[in-house]
Amino acid sequence: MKSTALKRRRSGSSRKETNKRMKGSLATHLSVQLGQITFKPPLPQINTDSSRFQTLLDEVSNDALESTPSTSSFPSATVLDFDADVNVDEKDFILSQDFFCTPDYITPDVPPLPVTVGFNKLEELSCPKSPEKIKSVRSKRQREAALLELEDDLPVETGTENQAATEPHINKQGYVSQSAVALRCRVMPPPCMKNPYIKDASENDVDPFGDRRSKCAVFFPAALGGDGLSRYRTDFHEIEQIGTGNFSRVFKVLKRIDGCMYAVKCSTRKLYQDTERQKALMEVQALAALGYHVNIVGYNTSWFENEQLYIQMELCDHNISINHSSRPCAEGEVLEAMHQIAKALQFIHEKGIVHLDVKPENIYVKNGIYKLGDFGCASLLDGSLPIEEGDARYMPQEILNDNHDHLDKVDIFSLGATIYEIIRGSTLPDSGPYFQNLREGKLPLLPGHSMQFQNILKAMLDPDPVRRPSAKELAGNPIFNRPHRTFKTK
Ligand SMILES: Nc1ncnc2c1ncn2[C@@H]1O[C@H](COP(=O)(O)OP(=O)(O)OP(=O)(O)O)[C@@H](O)[C@H]1O
Ligand SMILES: [Mg+2]
Repeated sequence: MKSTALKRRRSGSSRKETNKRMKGSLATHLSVQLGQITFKPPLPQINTDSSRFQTLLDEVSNDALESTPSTSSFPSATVLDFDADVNVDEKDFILSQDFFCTPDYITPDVPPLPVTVGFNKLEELSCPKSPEKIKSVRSKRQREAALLELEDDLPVETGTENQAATEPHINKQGYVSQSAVALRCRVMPPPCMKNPYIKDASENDVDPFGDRRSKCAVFFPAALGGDGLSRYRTDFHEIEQIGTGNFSRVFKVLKRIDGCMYAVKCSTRKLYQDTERQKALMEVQALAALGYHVNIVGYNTSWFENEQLYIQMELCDHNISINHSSRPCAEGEVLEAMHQIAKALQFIHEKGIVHLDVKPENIYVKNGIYKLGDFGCASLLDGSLPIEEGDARYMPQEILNDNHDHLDKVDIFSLGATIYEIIRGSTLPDSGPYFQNLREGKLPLLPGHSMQFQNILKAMLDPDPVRRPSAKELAGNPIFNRPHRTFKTK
């Protein structure tokens, strides 16, 4: 553990040597004596490449120097010495807070308590008295020494050493300051675990620490939640962005604790108002209320962070918009998609919920299974919730006229329009004569396709919602007994 820690510190020397140097330094270097406090003298200059982490900490320290009056009324944090090997004199304190952050940034209002979670040994121990804070002299070198000590304490990249991320060592006085714990959590997210139950682990074979920038990603205050920690950064390792909608971005992520891949959808706009938040929440409330169905994207959890809504869900391969299809789809393929989404609609309509935004971008495919996603417009069939229709290209005339009598049939029309678009291989317009013709039931013939299939489409796109089949009727249509194939990707 220690050797790896030193490797990370990029110094060629061993820890013992460093300790020796430190002890030697204690004797030879200038100790800044201020009243009863002796600052640990700076370590000899170690040739380090500058990291963003260090730059950030420097900036924070500089801010602290500028903004904190020298006779601060804040209680001084006592030393946190994670390095049990270093024999530091009892009087050798580093006011870690002074070095790393402004006092009100992470200093608890109350005197620091012994850390209880995960540190049972500490429960009984009382806090030592903080030293009187005296006007302090701080230099860049002192900050550098402090940073080196912090680097020692950072969790390292191999299995057992990752324990360091959650178990700071106890200093001689048996006390771990909360600010140090908070700082540690903030600097390093927990490691990613491998999931042994996943057979094809190649997909998960990413090294989240390969890129040094990722180590510091959580330090950006803009990414933090109200408690100063980013749940997204702490719980997930972001792999890549996989989708963009009008209101959100969707990322493929690795969940650190279970080693599985998920999709996390994050709202792009900040939701400051309660009303905005409540509206955004309707999507997750609908998903949660629905529960599991194989043809509905699986919902895991959601949370607010940094005024944005995050939704963790099942990861799918891609949506079925024509951009994802290598060629015009065969009838059998679209029938398979239609059948599966009809079953999803039957499921949600039976629960009294309507989707109201069925379209190719909101139907995903995963291992040949089609899944209805994006419940951002979901509402109740009985009209007791506000109605916000989805993409106009797939909306029937009645909802555009604010007639909400047959909301379930809105979804049927949208599914018909979706299938029609996919089979033709070109996007539907959102206005104009072609748009209008479609809403009047004037459907051009689809050459090369069976009349049975075209009749079903015509019925789904009927201008009269009552004449459209229900989701149950659609799902039970004998046409789906034919063998189908699934979409091919590029
Ligand atoms: N669970 C998922 N797995 C894989 N890709 C997904 C997932 N969820 C969303 N995506 C991708 O992200 C895109 C945008 O997601 P989504 O439609 O939920 O966002 P939105 O902002 O609500 O969109 P809209 O503009 O339709 O309102 C989808 O079209 C899809 O390609
Ligand atoms: Mg969408």
